[in-house]
Amino acid sequence: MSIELKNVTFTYSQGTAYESHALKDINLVIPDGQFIGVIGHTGSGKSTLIQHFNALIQPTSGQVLYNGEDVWAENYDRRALRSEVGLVFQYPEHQLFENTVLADVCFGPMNQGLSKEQAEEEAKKALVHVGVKEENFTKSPFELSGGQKKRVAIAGVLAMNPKILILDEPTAGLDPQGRDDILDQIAALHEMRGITIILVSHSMEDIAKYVERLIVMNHGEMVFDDTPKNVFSHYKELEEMGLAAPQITYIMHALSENGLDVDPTATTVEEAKETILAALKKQKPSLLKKGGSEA
Ligand SMILES: Nc1ncnc2c1ncn2[C@@H]1O[C@H](COP(=O)(O)OP(=O)(O)OP(=O)(O)O)[C@@H](O)[C@H]1O
Repeated sequence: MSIELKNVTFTYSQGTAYESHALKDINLVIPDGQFIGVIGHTGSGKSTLIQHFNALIQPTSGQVLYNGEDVWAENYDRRALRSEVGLVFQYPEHQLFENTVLADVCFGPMNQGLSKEQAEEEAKKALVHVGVKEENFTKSPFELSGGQKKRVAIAGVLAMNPKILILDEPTAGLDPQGRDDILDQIAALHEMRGITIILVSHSMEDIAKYVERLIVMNHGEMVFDDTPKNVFSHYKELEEMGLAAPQITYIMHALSENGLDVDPTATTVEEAKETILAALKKQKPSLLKKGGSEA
């Protein structure tokens, strides 16, 4: 289930005084099963980009191919595509509308033609996957906390069994615990169902923890498309774009520049701890507690 963008350009309000060049000559291929992050400062083109992935907007020029087929060809079934490429918008909880959680999540699969029983089965599976407790299935979505509402909204897309799940800032407005919970569940989904996940995020820490590939947008251009480690090694360029690498990157570079033999590309707390302890053990063992062997 690959998505390919070839020389994609998108301009809002073309030919008017309000013209805005949101995407400029984007080329990329998204193969099966990757966990991809998309990052960029506000207005850099992230939302416009992801709406091309499920044919919600048509490029001004260039092509969007799904499994090699041009999704904007005259007879292409874009409705079918949209049920394979699920998109969860920012603040998805604003899209909840049914009387009960279960009915809300059933809406998508029933629209796909499933019977009520089949739809309920898919909906329940999806709700369990995102960590909504059964006792909440019959409640009104509006009785739930912000984090629970987001989970219900994500389940609504998941219940349609998408091959590709795109999430635009799914954790915006949540506390750190709620954020970690939802992202852990999304990572587990990626493992269990093997689906492609595309995560738009403002948090470099989240990106470092979860994704294997990172796309960086700046003024409508794709400036990096690489592993997070490789992208973060360009932290000075990221700063020029109004972004920053994870804080750990700065600490590791400072330690390395000051003579500690650490891996400066460590991007998560675990990696950093490991490389710092190993370096201390080698270079300054007297600083470590006797018998301390975590490194
Ligand atoms: N409906 C629209 N009409 C005109 N211009 C738009 C429209 N939507 C977005 N733009 C402009 O297109 C550019 C890219 O916007 P986009 O929403 O894709 O960025 P973004 O990176 O997702 O931003 P954010 O992080 O704030 O969501 C911006 O300059 C924005 O002002």
